[in-house]
Amino acid sequence: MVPYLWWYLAGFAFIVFTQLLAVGIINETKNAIDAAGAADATARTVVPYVVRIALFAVCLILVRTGSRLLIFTPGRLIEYRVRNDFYSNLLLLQRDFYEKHESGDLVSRCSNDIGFVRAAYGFGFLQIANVSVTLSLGLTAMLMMDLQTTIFVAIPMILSFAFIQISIRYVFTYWRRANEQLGSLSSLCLASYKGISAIQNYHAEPAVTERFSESNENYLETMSIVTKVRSFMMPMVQAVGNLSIFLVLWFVGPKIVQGDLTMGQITAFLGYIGLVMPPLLSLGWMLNVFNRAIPAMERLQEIITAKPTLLPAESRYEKDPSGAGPTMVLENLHFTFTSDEKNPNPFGLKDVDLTVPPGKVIGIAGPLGSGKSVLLETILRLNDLPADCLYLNGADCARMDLVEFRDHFSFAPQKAWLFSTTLRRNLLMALDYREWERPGTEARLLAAIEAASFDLDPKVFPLGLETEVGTKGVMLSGGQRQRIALARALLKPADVYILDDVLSAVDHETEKRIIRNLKTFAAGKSFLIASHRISAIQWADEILVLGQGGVAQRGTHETLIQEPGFYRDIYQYQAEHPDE
Ligand SMILES: Nc1ncnc2c1ncn2[C@@H]1O[C@H](COP(=O)(O)OP(=O)(O)OP(=O)(O)O)[C@@H](O)[C@H]1O
Repeated sequence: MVPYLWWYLAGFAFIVFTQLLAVGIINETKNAIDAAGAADATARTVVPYVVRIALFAVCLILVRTGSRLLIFTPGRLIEYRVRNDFYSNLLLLQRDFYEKHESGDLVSRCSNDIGFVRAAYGFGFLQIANVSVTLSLGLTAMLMMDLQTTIFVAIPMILSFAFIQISIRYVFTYWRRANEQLGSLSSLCLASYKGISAIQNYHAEPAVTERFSESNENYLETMSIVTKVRSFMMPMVQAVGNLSIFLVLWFVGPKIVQGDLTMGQITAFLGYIGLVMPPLLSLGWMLNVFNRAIPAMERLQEIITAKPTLLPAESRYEKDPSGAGPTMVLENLHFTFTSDEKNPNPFGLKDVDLTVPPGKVIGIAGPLGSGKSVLLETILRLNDLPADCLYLNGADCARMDLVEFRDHFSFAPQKAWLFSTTLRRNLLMALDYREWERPGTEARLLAAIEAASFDLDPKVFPLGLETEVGTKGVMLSGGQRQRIALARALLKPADVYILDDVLSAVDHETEKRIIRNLKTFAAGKSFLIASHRISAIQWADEILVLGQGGVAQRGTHETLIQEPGFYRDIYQYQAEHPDE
């Protein structure tokens, strides 16, 4: 808020000016009425007052507009900053954070909560300034006219303020609950959107709708309580305004008869009540805005200040003087997912040893769920890699700077993820954005596509690389998606290429072609390739077969097919069923 102090101070000055003009109008009205009631009054007596009132009214429009602009603008600027901070920190956080926070909850924070914060910094501050200036000017003007009447007018206002405070505290608890419920509703919506084909395929609409209705009903119940309290609050505050008018007439009436107050003054009292009541009426709403903004800001701060769970970056990678790529060493690598009530017996891997000199190809095989992806993702620090387990040229990877560490690797995951944009933009992600427009980039994109054996046939893709792939790449086949993801991985300059079952959706001929291409396209680079298909890894220098939370077998294709075990069984099965 400090950077916007000048905006608020200027806005505050404009509000003071606005209310002075409003008080001026009331004052002129009072004087006009008293002057019109004087014995020597003529038809022209009130003209100067009316002209001044009109002038004040025009100035009021301009100054009030200025005050709103000055105070609403920092609200918008703060919203812009908070949204940027929120988003940029999200990009730094690691998988453990995303496993704890549902996407709907994050979306709700980024939309609803930021909206509440903007309202507080804009509308909220405008109302604080309005209420404080109006009350002090209005009350001073009333006091100067008559102390006793002012006290009688002020008592219901103070009572109403106390009433609003108590009600708001009650509403506050429900607002917090409502925000959380809205987050769950958004999560449910997003989950249904992502899994819409599964829902429709299994005709699960009634079950999903019931779950959604249940959550929606909880939200409705909470909001109904909020609505009831707010509905009661507003008429109560309005009643206070009417009570104040009643008290003015009750006390001022006899004073006019006694000659202590003039008709102009009674009009002025009513005018001041009219001036003070709207900000007072909005006081409840204003406090509401703050009460929503405080938990919202807490929820946003939680994300903005969340730190990635990383060890200090104190291990430095030293390049080999010969210019050769790094040697990667896994020493007793172990990793276990966090245990909690949802996952009391989490999967873990232990005792994985492996040395990958530059240019070596390592194959990883194993039954379903044996931990192939977990191993690769732990190496990539997508899981929480423990210290002293993985080294690059002797540098402890868990203690390396994460960005520097990831520069050594390129990863094509098992589930190819494409963004809803063009083929070109999906591929360019692999390169530093400063390279996107360089002259040689186009040729690099085409070479990577060719290495991944993606056929950019103009009959199928008349727009070439400008083809839009749709949400998550729905406009491509599974095999095409996989190959674009592979091309993207190959495009990234790296020392170690990690490919997680990326050839599962291609036929054997294409698989052979891609393997041939890999050998030439990334010659001298290391590869870690997990696959269900033996043909995709049999060319590897070493193959690890995972099982029972560790390495069950290891060797070359030639040695492994001699040993009884998973590898030989699956090899024989696949040799007998080449089309599966
Ligand atoms: N984020 C996670 N949290 C908890 N457990 C997980 C998580 N991801 C995977 N697992 C568990 O780890 C085990 C190994 O999964 P992984 O995906 O590595 O198997 P895989 O060998 O790659 O299997 P597949 O051949 O089917 O691809 C599974 O039992 C899975 O339930």
